[in-house]
Amino acid sequence: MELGIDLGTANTVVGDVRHGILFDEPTVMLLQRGRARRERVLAVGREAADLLGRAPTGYTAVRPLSDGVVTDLETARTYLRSVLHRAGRRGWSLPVRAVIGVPVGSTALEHRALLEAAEEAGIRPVTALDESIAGAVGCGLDPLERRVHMVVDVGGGTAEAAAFCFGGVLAHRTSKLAGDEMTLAVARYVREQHQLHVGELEAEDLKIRSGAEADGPLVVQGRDAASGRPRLATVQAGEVADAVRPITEEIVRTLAACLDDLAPQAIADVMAEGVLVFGGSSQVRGFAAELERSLGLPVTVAERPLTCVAEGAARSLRNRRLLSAYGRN
Ligand SMILES: Nc1ncnc2c1ncn2[C@@H]1O[C@H](COP(=O)(O)OP(=O)(O)OP(=O)(O)O)[C@@H](O)[C@H]1O
Repeated sequence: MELGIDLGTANTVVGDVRHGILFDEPTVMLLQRGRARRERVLAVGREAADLLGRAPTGYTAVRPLSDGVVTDLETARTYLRSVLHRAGRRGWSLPVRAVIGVPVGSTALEHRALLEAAEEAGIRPVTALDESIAGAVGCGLDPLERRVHMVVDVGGGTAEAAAFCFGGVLAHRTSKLAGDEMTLAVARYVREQHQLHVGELEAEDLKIRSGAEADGPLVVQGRDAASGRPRLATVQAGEVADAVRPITEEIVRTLAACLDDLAPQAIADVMAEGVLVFGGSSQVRGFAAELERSLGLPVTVAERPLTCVAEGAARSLRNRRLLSAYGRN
């Protein structure tokens, strides 16, 4: 079985070339501490996310990644094992080999930790590939070409820009501000301007809905800041856009510095082709326009911004030249 895996801070996507996407769910698992401090996985993905903020005592909802990297090897291994199980590993032919996405700005230690967790979860051999490269492949670009391509990946925990060509990365920038901070900014805004406490999930939902509405009223539920009682508030989509704008601008400022490291000929290539953007937060209202304004280059949002990294990782498995040029072991 040959898999492409995008283990993101917010979402995990697993796919293969034959069947397409096999698993696409939030990167969360619900654990129950048993006897002798052993932990049991009760739920993974969407089922676990549904219990965020409402898990009974003794149960803990765990997010195995922080800012796109593994912080605890054992948690990551347990999580990956559960994901493989859910994605249908039982019915698969063994062994499972995979290409797994890593942030382009991750250190050797960080991507080694992820590879080790994957190997311990039963995936062998496993190769790490920059998410920027995997996403580009998933969108039909060829990173081995002599022409320079530039992509921007804006996820939940990190945002990255990378320019690459002919088997090598020419420049990259990473921002630790991304979708999660936009969600926090929305929650803060609603608390300050509407005197309503909203949970992380409500704030994220409001952020996502505001992108779909032209500029209409959106209803959000929370707890009144003064009385503590549940109540509803009506927030305009434009207000949400204003709340996330400072974060968006900061992300774009950090990523735009990637151009400083490129030679004029490389910039000419990017100018001719434009910058490709993917990752869930590329869909935030105004993000692509702000990026285009700041870079002074045309920007295109990927057709499948949430799954192109896993699709590209799966496709790269059979591309030996690509993996020997860009793969990290
Ligand atoms: N339609 C949408 N509009 C705005 N934001 C969205 C939308 N869909 C998803 N998001 C946001 O995108 C983020 C998740 O994106 P993605 O799945 O690409 O991240 P990830 O790969 O898990 O994270 P990272 O790359 O940082 O490790 C979340 O912050 C989510 O709120």
